[in-house]
Amino acid sequence: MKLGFIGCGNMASAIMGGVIRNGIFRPEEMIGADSYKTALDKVSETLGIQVTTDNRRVAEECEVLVLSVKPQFYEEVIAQIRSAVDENKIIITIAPGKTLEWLGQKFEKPVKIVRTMPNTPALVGEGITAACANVQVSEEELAYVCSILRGFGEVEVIPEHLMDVVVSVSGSSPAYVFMMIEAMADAAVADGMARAQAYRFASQAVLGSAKMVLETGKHPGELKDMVCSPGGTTIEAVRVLEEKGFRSSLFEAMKACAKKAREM
Ligand SMILES: NC(=O)C1=CN([C@@H]2O[C@H](COP(=O)(O)OP(=O)(O)OC[C@H]3O[C@@H](n4cnc5c(N)ncnc54)[C@H](OP(=O)(O)O)[C@@H]3O)[C@@H](O)[C@H]2O)C=CC1
Ligand SMILES: O=C(O)[C@@H]1CCC=N1
Repeated sequence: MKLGFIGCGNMASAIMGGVIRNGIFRPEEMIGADSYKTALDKVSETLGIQVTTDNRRVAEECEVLVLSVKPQFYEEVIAQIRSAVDENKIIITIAPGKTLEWLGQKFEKPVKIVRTMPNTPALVGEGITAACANVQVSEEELAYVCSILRGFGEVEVIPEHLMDVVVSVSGSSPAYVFMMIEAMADAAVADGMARAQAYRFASQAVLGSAKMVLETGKHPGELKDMVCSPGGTTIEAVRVLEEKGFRSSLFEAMKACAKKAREM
């Protein structure tokens, strides 16, 4: 077994889907454990990977192990698998707040750990993942892990102190974007458009706008100004967004998000 997951919920299945779709690993090279049978049935049926309820089995059999349970279960899971993890295995973590130092203490011995923060767009190969590693991980090993992570989107190696910022700017931010798309579609429905069509228009506008930022290299403010015809419709929308605190809402939401990550 090459790649194992302990926890087969939303984020793990997004990663599994991306890794398989991009041919990084075959389903038969992957195994997932979960305490929730429905989650196991879902990944087994939809992705064809092996599944088990035995966390230790995954730790024993896999070269690379993703800890994909909620942060509050990390301590319990590490205690279960600790003796099955030797100096040759690589642990990938995806939980906010769980520092390399904390993780190293919980394993109670030197273990190779790569701390990451992915996001659910991994499912469609458009994720972005930040990664940092402890001293036990060599440059080659970090490059190998990054090649796995690159299977479901972009990857950047960053200093660990930025990891809480990454939670708010990319780990959690798909939720804010989905809320925006939902609200935009609601407004379009209120103005008479069919809901399915409204989701298509709103989503494509968001996708195209993100692509413009990435591909033109222009400042987002300049791109916004290009949409605002003098005396036109967009500047009216911008005026109301400013009045209702659109930017400030995002600013405060992301500060709260990063603060929560720091406290975990
Ligand atoms: N969702 C996201 O967008 C992102 C999530 N993450 C991180 O990914 C991790 C998983 O999050 P997410 O996928 O959303 O959570 P989910 O609840 O969807 O998945 C976690 C799964 O782990 C199971 N589980 C709980 N305890 C154990 C255990 N002791 N042994 C084995 N399995 C267990 C859960 O079962 P049960 O439901 O019964 O508890 C659940 O099926 C978290 O650390 C989260 O912070 C990181 C980036 C983005
Ligand atoms: O909500 C959470 O805690 C996780 C971390 C980033 C996205 N989801």
